[in-house]
Amino acid sequence: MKLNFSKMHGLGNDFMVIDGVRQTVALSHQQIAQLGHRQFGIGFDQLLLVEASTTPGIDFRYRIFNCDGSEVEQCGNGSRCFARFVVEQGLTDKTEIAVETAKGVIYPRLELDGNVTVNMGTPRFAPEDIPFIAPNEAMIDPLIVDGQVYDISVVSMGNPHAVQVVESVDTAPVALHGALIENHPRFPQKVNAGFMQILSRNEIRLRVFERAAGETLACGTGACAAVVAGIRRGLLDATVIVHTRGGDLTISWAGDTHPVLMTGPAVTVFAGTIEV
Ligand SMILES: N[C@@H](CCC[C@H](N)C(=O)O)C(=O)O
Repeated sequence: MKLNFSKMHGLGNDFMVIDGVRQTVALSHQQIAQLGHRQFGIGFDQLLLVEASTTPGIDFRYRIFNCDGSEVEQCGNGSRCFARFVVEQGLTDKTEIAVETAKGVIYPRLELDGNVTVNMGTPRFAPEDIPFIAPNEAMIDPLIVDGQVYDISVVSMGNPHAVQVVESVDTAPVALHGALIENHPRFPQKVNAGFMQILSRNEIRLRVFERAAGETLACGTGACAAVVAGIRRGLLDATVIVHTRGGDLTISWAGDTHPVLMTGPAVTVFAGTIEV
């Protein structure tokens, strides 16, 4: 099977993006993991598969796979690249798009300055929505990791996040504790582990150890989850600049059942064809 694809990134969180509207795409999880390999494949953090939608009022469906081949519910940086891809590929001329994911509909909008703003939907906190094994719905629930007690906030942005405030993201044990949190038995479907340093009420630094992908240069849903967690703890205002290792995102959340808005770039690096 010959597949045309684009290689894209959002702040260095990189993607292989495949048009499944004009091509027939049937990839096993093992094939995706091979394509994702940085030495033996194309190399990416996530693969995005764009498909047609049959739901009235919805423009597309897009599916997200981590580089180990596992399918996931949501991807923030990927949603911006998805929007850039469907316009660049001539699949739509709309600049406001409705796209269904495994966990609900999100709404990307291409801005005149080249950025993309995405309505990422409403965050959820109930343990069963994460999922997280917890005695109650408390926002902050201590987690024992490597003998240390961590005050984490659990947030679902469609996919699961555990966020903790650290003094400095430079010295936080992101690789070691990120992997332990990701695989902690209280997260039955594993989790993305965020380490947030608060600079002011409107500015944070963030590193995320992503489920099944390890630390990435940026994580869009991780940025949404961190800002939501900071707002709920009373530490942040409604609009926050998130500095990741790959660049900056702007995240806004008005609280309660309001959606989280994420603004940032989406870049095409190259296009290619591969025989799978
Ligand atoms: N990089 C993404 C998140 C991708 C999925 C994540 N690794 C998971 O398993 O939930 C983003 O920008 O949100």
